[in-house]
Amino acid sequence: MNSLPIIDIAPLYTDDPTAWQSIATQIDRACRDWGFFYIKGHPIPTQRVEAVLEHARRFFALPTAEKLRIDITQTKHHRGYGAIATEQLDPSKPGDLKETFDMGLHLLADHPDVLAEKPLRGSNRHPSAPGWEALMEQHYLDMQALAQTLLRAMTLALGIERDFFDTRFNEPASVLRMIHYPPRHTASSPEQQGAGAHTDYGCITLLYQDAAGGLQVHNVNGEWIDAPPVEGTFVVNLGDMMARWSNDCYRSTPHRVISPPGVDRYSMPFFAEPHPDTAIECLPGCQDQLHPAKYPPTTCAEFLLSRFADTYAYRREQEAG
Ligand SMILES: O=C(O)CCC(=O)C(=O)O
Ligand SMILES: [Fe+2]
Repeated sequence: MNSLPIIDIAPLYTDDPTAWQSIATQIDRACRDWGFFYIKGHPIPTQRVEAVLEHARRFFALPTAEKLRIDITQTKHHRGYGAIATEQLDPSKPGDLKETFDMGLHLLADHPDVLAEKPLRGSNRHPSAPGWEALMEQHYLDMQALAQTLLRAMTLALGIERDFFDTRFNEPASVLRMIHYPPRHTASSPEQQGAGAHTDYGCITLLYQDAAGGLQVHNVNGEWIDAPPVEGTFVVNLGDMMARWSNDCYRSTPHRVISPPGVDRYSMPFFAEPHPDTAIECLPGCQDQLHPAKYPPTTCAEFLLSRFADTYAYRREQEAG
């Protein structure tokens, strides 16, 4: 139990029901044992990831004042640049040694949710780099489609309608994030980590990591094991909303990033989250008399906002008005 499974999902891009069932079974096992696995055989080309990464490197190399033109702490809908230590994933440690760029579903000013000033809804705030916006908006849609393919496979194992997640991921709250981890020696103290130990908030996360390494994951005994970079793969992990939906049958597993010594690290998680109004409550097949629902029902937006308030000081201030 000391290395994460690698699942070839290419059969999910065929109409072969036996192959779908076989992949669904492998994913189900990995979700129950680990809450983490790698996927290969996905349709996102390496050149695409390289192009996005190149934009990330150039953006994070800009002067801080330039990046702060799209400061995430100046928005109510969580888009733009987060400077080093803006986020504190582990409350027992200093703010994280990383800087971030976040984008979501791009909604225009006349969208009903934006007119109603619903939280997390609004337009993206892109840097002005040529080619950035078109590439990132396309990448967001392609990552969303990949997440929904994996979710469709999970419906087979969970015994729920095939379109259960598809209907709930209409106009999703998903976030595509770029992260730059500066080298470890730039830490403000030995305690400062790239990303403090945490569980993800949402449904499923698809993570691209570059070759630097540094991601660690709890195994079933609560020991940290490395989740090293594997070329051509994404690391997939489940978040707390999926744990709630599945009554903890699917694990939302703690993980962290220890910034590697001497090198910069870049990663790109895609956090797949349903529509903000989606009810997050125990699935019928995941509870019975011996295993009643562990968590009270919530909604996607309510849950995400409470978790953002836990990890971002500016969010707490906004919530407090
Ligand atoms: O950068 C990584 O490898 C992991 C990042 C992560 O866990 C997160 O942003 O939630
Ligand atoms: Fe995470």
